Amino acid sequence: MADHEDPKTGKKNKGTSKEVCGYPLSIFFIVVNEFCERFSYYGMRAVLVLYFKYFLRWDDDLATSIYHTFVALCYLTPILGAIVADSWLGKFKTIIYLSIVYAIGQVAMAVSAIHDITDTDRDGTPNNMTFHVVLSMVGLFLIALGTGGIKPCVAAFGGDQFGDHQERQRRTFFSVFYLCINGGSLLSTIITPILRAQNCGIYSKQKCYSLAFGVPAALMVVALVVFIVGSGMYYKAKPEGNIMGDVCKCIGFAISNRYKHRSKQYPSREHWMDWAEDKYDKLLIAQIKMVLKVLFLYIPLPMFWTLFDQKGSRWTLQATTMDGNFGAIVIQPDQMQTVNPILILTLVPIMDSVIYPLIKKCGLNFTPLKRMTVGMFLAALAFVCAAVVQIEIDVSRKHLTYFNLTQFVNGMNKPVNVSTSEVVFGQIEKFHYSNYSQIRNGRATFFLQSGQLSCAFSRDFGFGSSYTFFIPSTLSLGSNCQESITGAEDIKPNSVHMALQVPQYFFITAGEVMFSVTGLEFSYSQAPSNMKAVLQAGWLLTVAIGNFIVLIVAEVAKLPKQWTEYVLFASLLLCVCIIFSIMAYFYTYIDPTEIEAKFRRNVGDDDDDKNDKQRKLEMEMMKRDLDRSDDEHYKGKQTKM
Ligand SMILES: CC(C)C[C@H](N)C(=O)N1CCC[C@H]1C(=O)O
Repeated sequence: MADHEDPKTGKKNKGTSKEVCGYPLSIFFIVVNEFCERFSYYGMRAVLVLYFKYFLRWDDDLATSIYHTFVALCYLTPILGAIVADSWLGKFKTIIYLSIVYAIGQVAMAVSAIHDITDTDRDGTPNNMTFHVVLSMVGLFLIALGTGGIKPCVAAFGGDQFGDHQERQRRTFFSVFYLCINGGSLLSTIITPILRAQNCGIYSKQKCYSLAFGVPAALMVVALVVFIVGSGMYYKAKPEGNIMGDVCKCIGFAISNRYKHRSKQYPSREHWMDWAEDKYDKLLIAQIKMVLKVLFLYIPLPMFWTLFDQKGSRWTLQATTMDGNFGAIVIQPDQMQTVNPILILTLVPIMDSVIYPLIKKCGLNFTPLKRMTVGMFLAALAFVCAAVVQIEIDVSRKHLTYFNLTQFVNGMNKPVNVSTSEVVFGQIEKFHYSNYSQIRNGRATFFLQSGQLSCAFSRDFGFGSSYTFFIPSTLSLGSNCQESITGAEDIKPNSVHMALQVPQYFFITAGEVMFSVTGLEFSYSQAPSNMKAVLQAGWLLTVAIGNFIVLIVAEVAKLPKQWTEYVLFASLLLCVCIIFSIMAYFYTYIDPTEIEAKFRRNVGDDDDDKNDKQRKLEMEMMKRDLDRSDDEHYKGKQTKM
């Protein structure tokens, strides 16, 4: 689709011919692609640790380390995808090629989980585990390359579809984009565990990991097909050569030139990058300045993700010491995490259509960097809530367990076998007791069998409780076990309800909406045209670094009480939030298109034989435009925080 360029400003009005309600039609294919891709990614991730543990038979430590390494890799590879897209293939082709790599990876995972392939003795377990391990590792590597590689490109490619007259629509696009991420992830984290729980196989039936990986693989193929279908409608910005190579060389030259001219006899320059002017194009220098300014601002941001990522670890562990009985349904600790995408789906529209307009009506200029600061503050508040809940848990009980432990004492003069549908207590000799075994939360039915005697009884188990059941000596054929068997409560069930975690989930998600959705759009709007994907990758890098910080802090800061760790994290983020607000105060918003257009026009004027003095004057003005700006943000001009 042709884009129309304003000859005066150089601004592009892309895709103006096919619009629906002011939005380019191509956007539809991009958001559907994102929905399917996130379904694929989060669905596969939801069952990955269980696959390692129960299929590949790895221990907990190995399973956890490989899982986290994989997640970190998924947020490190965006930089590769972005470089390929911005410098070489362009975003469209990069998305296509890497999506194919991604889909192959997902298929490899699905195949690696078919136990029948190597189950030569047909006993239900694979006989050549090396085959399954190697194939799944290759699969995970391809997935990390694919998902990470396309992520910055899809977001930036979506942003590219809007003309400069569609800034409001572009902001809405980033919100819808985020909704799709969370809609896809929510659906898949509900569906794939159900698929995994099915039994499947050719020779013997096993838990169906191949189906749990196969459906995400199919969704990735759908994502690719949808993206290709939209092909004719996209605006495809052309890559401008090895831009990252040029950027590195230009920065290197600026540093070495500055060093060579360190003596006082040389007049200083306004910005250290200006030392590259002796050799490099002024437009490139201006673009590098834009990128560096934003990247500098990103330095404190990983701390937000450090707190955010603890939903899956610390907060889930906290939930294991709580009562998940919600009456009609019993929530498992790890299911509490789905509260995050559910809240995203409700909060994003509320923020966009109610809160932000209301703030604007009150005359407040709630700029992107202010939103991100408030988002960080809310995340810190979420951890204060987590600390309060933890204190409540600590005072309510001395023993903190997720599992219910149960033991039997056999008072009969003969051995008895006890089991549930999931746990076998085994044979308990006369006047002996069994070991404690773990029983699921909720209602459990026990089957007793001793010679001719066979009966069953059921009991409800609260989260974290422990019981000893007495089998009376009088138990005989025809006895009613439900009435005859008595139980003593060794440990009371968890009394602090999981619903108390909702406030902390609410604050972290409200923080995420303000921080992450805004950050995504900010990274796009402040990036020079030829480095949009690179800045998206820079943004995603903050997520990866945040993940690493969790691992480091958890190892280093071994605090005796969990609530003190929550307070420590809240305080750290609060400090970072203050630092960020100061940095943001000094940040001046720019309109990259306008700045680039000025430099480009200047090159054109060169050809018209403009006199040197006049040109120098204009260049000075442009340089000042970059470094000091005063107009309003989002009106194509520049503003402070
Ligand atoms: C953890 C949730 C399922 C997803 C989360 N709310 C989210 O949207 N993201 C977490 C990291 C960035 C972003 C994503 O792109 O997945």
